[in-house]
Parts: sequence; structure tokens; C-alpha cells
Amino acid sequence: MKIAVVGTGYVGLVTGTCFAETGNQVTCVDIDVNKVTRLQKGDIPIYEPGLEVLFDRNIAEGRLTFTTDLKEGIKGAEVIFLALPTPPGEDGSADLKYILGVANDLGPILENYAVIIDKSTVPVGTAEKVSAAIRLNATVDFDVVSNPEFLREGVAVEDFMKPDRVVVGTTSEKAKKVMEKLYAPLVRQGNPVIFMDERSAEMTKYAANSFLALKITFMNEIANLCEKVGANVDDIRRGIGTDSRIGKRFLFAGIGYGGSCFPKDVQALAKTSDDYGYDFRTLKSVMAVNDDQKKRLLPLITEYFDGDLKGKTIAVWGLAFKPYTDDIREAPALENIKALLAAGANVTVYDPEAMDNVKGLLPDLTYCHTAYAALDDADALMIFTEWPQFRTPDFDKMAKLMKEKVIFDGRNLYELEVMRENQFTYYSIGRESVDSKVTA
Ligand SMILES: NC(=O)c1ccc[n+]([C@@H]2O[C@H](COP(=O)([O-])OP(=O)(O)OC[C@H]3O[C@@H](n4cnc5c(N)ncnc54)[C@H](O)[C@@H]3O)[C@@H](O)[C@H]2O)c1
Ligand SMILES: O=c1ccn([C@@H]2O[C@H](COP(=O)(O)OP(=O)(O)O[C@H]3O[C@H](CO)[C@@H](O)[C@H](O)[C@H]3O)[C@@H](O)[C@H]2O)c(=O)[nH]1
Repeated sequence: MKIAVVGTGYVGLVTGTCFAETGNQVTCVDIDVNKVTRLQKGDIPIYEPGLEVLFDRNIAEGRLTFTTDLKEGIKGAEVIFLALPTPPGEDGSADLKYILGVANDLGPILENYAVIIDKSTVPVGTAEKVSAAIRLNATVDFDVVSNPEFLREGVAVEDFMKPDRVVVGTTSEKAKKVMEKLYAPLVRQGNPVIFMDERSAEMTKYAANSFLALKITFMNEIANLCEKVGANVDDIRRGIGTDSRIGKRFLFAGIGYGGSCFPKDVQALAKTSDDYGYDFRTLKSVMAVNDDQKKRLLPLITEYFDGDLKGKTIAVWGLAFKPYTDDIREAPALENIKALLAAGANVTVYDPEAMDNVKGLLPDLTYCHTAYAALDDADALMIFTEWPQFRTPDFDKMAKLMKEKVIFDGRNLYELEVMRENQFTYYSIGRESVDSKVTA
């Protein structure tokens, strides 16, 4: 099939590359000239494991091309994906200016029947708005379909190629046939496609993200209570996750959820609820609890240093909002680092992928080439991202480098017993703290 993908961000690049890999002819369109020039040279601007190999192969074999010209990009395409940003507007609702802007542009340049696919996360009713915007100037027939994306950054290729499900919202039989053809290779491999109407598909995306954010937030509150009652949240996770009705995934307590999706999508669904006169109380609690959770370690580190962080050197491991990505959008690390700087601390950081993305935003940090270099003469270590390489460090080496053997861990990377054996003072989430100052 001939496919156009408008928007070469995270979703656009994964969508374009994966559909090229399944044998389609894909043209990706972006208004960002620098990005398109880079892409045309075969330089991929995001870090996503497994994507580069597919990207290189499909460019080399001529199935994947890039342009800044929308008209050229959509020429002859049977399907046109809109993978455009939907950032939060001032009132928390998803800002549709990119989507509707492209929809307006599409009307006069469509030359043949095409299915226009909302891949972006968009509020209920957007397919109708996109359709109306295109119809204003269109001279040919078209359909607008909602096909939300559920991929996770860091495992995006796998999520795309082996999705738990594909959701397609359309009430047009003609568009349904095109969508069945598009996803036939995935269906043949046993991945289900669930058809529904446009509004239900749009709601499904927000319901999925909000439910996952709720699940994490619930565990974060259980963790907070565990600290008070003397229970261990990791045991609770194992104890409830084995119940198949609850499920093992997305039960890891930590320093709050971040990223480019959960925060904005929970907020947007809450705004939709308000607009329709429904008071969605659980969603509002999720947002409030998560805001607090992100700051969970700050009072602990402040108290540890008797209320004064001025002149202390705090090492930070992890900047990305989660491992296997260089994405720092809504990353808990950033808010914490800003608070440390405001309190007068010096901050040394290490992240295997995300440092270049932070340098412009926070130039006053000391960026280190290795995790250990960040510990040199540090008064404490804070951990915000669970990169695998942080899980099994050389504790003796850490002890020699650090001024004080104290760790504030927002991701529960270490067993309490290991911390006791290594005589580290250790604060984590939802577990008792280890005070090696007293026991050493
Ligand atoms: N990032 C994820 O993991 C993820 C997963 C599922 C769904 N989503 C949703 O997918 C959508 C896109 O997310 P993203 O992370 O890929 O966005 P992004 O911000 O990384 O990329 C968007 C791209 O669109 C381009 N663009 C803007 N206006 C344009 C125009 N008029 N014409 C052509 N290109 C234009 C930008 O230059 C940019 O390259 C959002 O709605 C998001 O909520 C994201
Ligand atoms: O048990 C868990 C699981 C995740 N998180 C946090 O939750 C956030 C989001 O993680 P994850 O869902 O893995 O990352 P995203 O790439 O943001 O993916 C989410 O958002 C995407 C954009 O909408 C959707 O497509 C995905 O299905 C959805 O998982 C991160 O801050 C994680 O640290 C936890 O704190 N505990």
C-alpha cells in the first residue's frame, strides 16, 4: 500500500518505519526542515532500541522516504496517518491546532479517495472535527478514522509489531476495508484488531492511559502507607500482582509517573469530563497524588542534611522519564534537580542517553561520562530512572567515591539487605529506611 505519515515525531517515525518494514511504500512528512534533512541523510533523531536497523534497511531498500512537502507526500496515498502533537492547552485540554491545521491543508490537495487516520491521542469528537475541516475544501471522497497508538517508548517497535490489540474507530464500511488491508499482516500473526465507532476509539485511548496512571498511583499510595505501617510495597506488589484479575504489570511504586503521555492525557480526560459536566473524582485524585509523589524524596534528603542543602553535592543517576529512552518530558528528575539547585546544592548527573536533552535546559549541572564519575565527592546519591546498569553497581567503589554513603532511591533498585550489608543509608519508596549511620 502507499502510505503517508504526517509528523515524524516518536509515533510518526515508528509508524512509518514499521509499515515500511511490512512491505508498504511510506512517505513521511514534517514541517521541520532540519529534521527532514537529517532523516533524508539516514540520521534518526530519537533513541529507540531496534528502530535504527529497520529504519536503515527500509531507507536503503527505497520503501521509506521523507519530505517537507505535504502535497508531494500524500500523492497517491491510500492512507494518511496524522501523527502530530496534541500538547496540553492552557486549560488542560488537548490542543488540536496541529491536527486541524493539517486537516485544513489536506482538503484542497487530496486527489484521490484516502483514509485519513488520527494516530495522535485526540479527545472525543476529533474525527468529526477533522472531517469537517477537510470537507470545507475537498473535491474528492475521503474518510476519517480513529486509530489510537498504544506503543510505549523504549519498546515501541515490539509494541507496534506485536500489539496487544489494534483499535480502529470507523463507521464507514469503505474505510473499514482499507483498515483491514492495512493491518492484515499483523492480524495474520495473531494480533487482534478491534473495530468500534470513532468516539469509542478516541475514548479507549484516554481510558487506557488513565487506567494505567491510576494503577501506578494506587500503588504509590499503598507505598506511602507501607512506610507508615512498616510493610514492604515490593511484597505487596508480588502478593496482589499474582491475582490474574489485577495483573503483574504497572504495579511498580516509584517517584511518580511522567513522560509525554500519562500526565497530559489524564489531564485532558479530566478536562473532557468537566466540559461534559461530569466530575471525574478518581482522575483528579490521580493528578494530585502524582504531583506530590514526584516530590516524595525532597523532604527526606532535606531532613537528612538538617534542613540545609546549601553547598552539598548531590549526585543524580537517571534523567529520562524511564529507561531505554532519551525522552525527558515530564521526567520526575528535572523537577527534583530544580528544587535541589534552588536549595543551593551542586548537582552532578549521569544518564546513559538523556544528558544532551537536558544540557540546554539546565546548564548549571555537572554532566559526567559515567555513573561513577557523578559520585566523586558526592554527599548523597539520588536515583530517578531505573536504567539496568544502575541495578548492580560496585558498592565498594561507590563507597570510596562518595563523601557520605547515603542513597535516595526513587525506583527501589536495591534489596534492603544488600544495603545493610554494604552499610549504606538508604531511603526508597514504600519500604523501611536503612540507617547505616546508627548500625555501622
Ligand atoms: N510518544 C509516545 O510514546 C506516544 C505514544 C502513543 C501516542 N502518542 C500520541 O501521538 C501524538 C504524537 O506524539 P509524538 O510523541 O510522536 O509527537 P512529537 O512531538 O514527538 O512529534 C510531532 C512531529 O510533528 C511535526 N509537526 C508539527 N506540525 C506539523 C505539520 N503541520 N506538518 C507536519 N509535521 C508537523 C513536528 O515537527 C514533530 O516532528 C501525540 O498525540 C501523542 O499523545 C505518543
Ligand atoms: O509500574 C510502573 C510502570 C510505569 N511507571 C511510570 O509510568 C510512566 C509511563 O511509563 P510507560 O507507560 O512505560 O511509558 P510511555 O512510553 O509513556 O507509554 C504510555 O503512554 C503512551 C502514550 O500514550 C502509550 O501509548 C503507552 O501505552 C503507555 O504505556 C513512566 O514515568 C514510568 O516510570 C511507574 O511508575 N510504575
